[in-house]
Amino acid sequence: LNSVVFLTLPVDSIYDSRSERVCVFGTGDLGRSLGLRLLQAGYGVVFGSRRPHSSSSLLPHGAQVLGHAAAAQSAHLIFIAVQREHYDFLVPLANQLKGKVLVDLSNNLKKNQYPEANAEYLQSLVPGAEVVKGFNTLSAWSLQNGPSDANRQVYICGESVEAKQAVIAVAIKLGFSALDRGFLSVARELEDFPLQLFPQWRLPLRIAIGLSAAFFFYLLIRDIIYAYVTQSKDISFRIMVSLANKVCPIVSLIMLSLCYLPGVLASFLQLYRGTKYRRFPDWLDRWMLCRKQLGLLALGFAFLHVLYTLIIPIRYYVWFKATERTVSMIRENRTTQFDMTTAWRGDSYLSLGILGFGLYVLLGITSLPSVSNALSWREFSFIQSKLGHLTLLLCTAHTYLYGWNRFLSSSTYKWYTPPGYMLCLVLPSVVLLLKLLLITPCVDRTITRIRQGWERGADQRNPKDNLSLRHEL
Ligand SMILES: NC(=O)C1=CN([C@@H]2O[C@H](COP(=O)(O)OP(=O)(O)OC[C@H]3O[C@@H](n4cnc5c(N)ncnc54)[C@H](OP(=O)(O)O)[C@@H]3O)[C@@H](O)[C@H]2O)C=CC1
Ligand SMILES: [Cu+2]
Repeated sequence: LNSVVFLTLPVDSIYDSRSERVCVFGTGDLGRSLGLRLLQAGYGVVFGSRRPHSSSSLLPHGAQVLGHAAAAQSAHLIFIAVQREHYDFLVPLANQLKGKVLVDLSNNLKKNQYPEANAEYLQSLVPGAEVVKGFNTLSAWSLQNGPSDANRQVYICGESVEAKQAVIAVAIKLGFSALDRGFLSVARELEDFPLQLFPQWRLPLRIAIGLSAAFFFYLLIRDIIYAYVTQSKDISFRIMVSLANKVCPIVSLIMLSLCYLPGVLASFLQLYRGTKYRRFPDWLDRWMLCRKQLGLLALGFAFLHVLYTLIIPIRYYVWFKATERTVSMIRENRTTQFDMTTAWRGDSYLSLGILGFGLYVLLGITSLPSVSNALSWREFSFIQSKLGHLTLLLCTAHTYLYGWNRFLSSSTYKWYTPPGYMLCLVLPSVVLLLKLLLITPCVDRTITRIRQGWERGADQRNPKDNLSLRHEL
């Protein structure tokens, strides 16, 4: 009933009590969701539609629907929730849109679909209006979910500061935090944003898949095919758990080293150059930027390793072997002695693994934005750098001890698994050695001196200074 009354009243008398009126062009998915959210935030909403009289059944209760021209006149701020292909309907409205703020919400289906950004195109169609790009990274779905949804950041850009301020005010009232990204030339970047698929995860994922595949095939040939060819022994069932439980820790350890290697390399580079005011090479930059993802993937593999290890006692193969040994010992009337050294060795390597994994999880948790935001920079770098290298040390020691144990305890254990196992130890050892070098007193002094240089605010020390610095290193 209310909406009928609304529609029969003149526009101005309806929203007297409302703080502000906002117009939305387009009554599609996004237009409707945005309209609903605006109404909930206390705005008066006027939809502009091609068919104002036939589209009202799905529209949020309390909104008004008019033709485009009439709707444009009723508000200063107009959200354009219409696909870019149809923007030409705005050209005849140029007069009504003069001086208005037009918010371009559009996205494209692929990158570089059009020669210019949608927002720039809109501006060229309606030169008299102030175009602001924004809100396009939200989805109709998240808008309907209300302010409890996690995605609360919106990006905007545009030429006019006042226009942007008006849009930011609306964004804040809707419960978003708005980030002004600059002029309209940034629009293209904002339009590409929703098209990106985990951009920072791409390289780490490729590394993880590549390493897993390489080690899987290596171990497949060495452990299973080799045994089959030389001893005609079929142990192919080992693929499922034993092999996976070798691939996971190896990949995890290598990825954790790859996560800490660029930081160490960067430190050496800065020390060598004697300044931090020079750009890193591109490859190092890219590598540094995906450290978090490398670390999280490493954590994932470590987690799988833990699960695979925990299920060992319930495996049929293990149960069968143990029973077989017991039965044969009874038959032969044999007993064995408890070997204290073996017990110590086994427990030590397991314990190192558990401690390493515990710290690993801590690193993972503190990399979550909500947790890291609660930490000071010093706390964050203490955990991620100091405890991170400690994690690497514990996990490397765990792997060393494991290999040593196997080597000592098994007469059938051939020196053929170690190449893979050595490979996974080389990299962490190198990283740890370099890190050790970095925290030795001499290098530490140099770092302190460079830092003091930075703190003095200038890095225009004369070249001689740099030389002596290098000498000291
Ligand atoms: N859906 C989403 O989650 C998101 C969408 N966007 C962007 O928002 C825009 C709209 O998306 P969405 O709501 O999903 O699309 P819909 O197809 O659901 O709605 C588009 C609306 O545009 C209007 N329209 C269609 N053709 C014309 C035309 N020739 N002339 C004038 N108006 C027309 C129609 O409204 P009427 O019939 O009332 O005139 C229609 O309802 C797109 O540019 C999209 O990229 C951005 C972020 C998220
Ligand atoms: Cu392990």
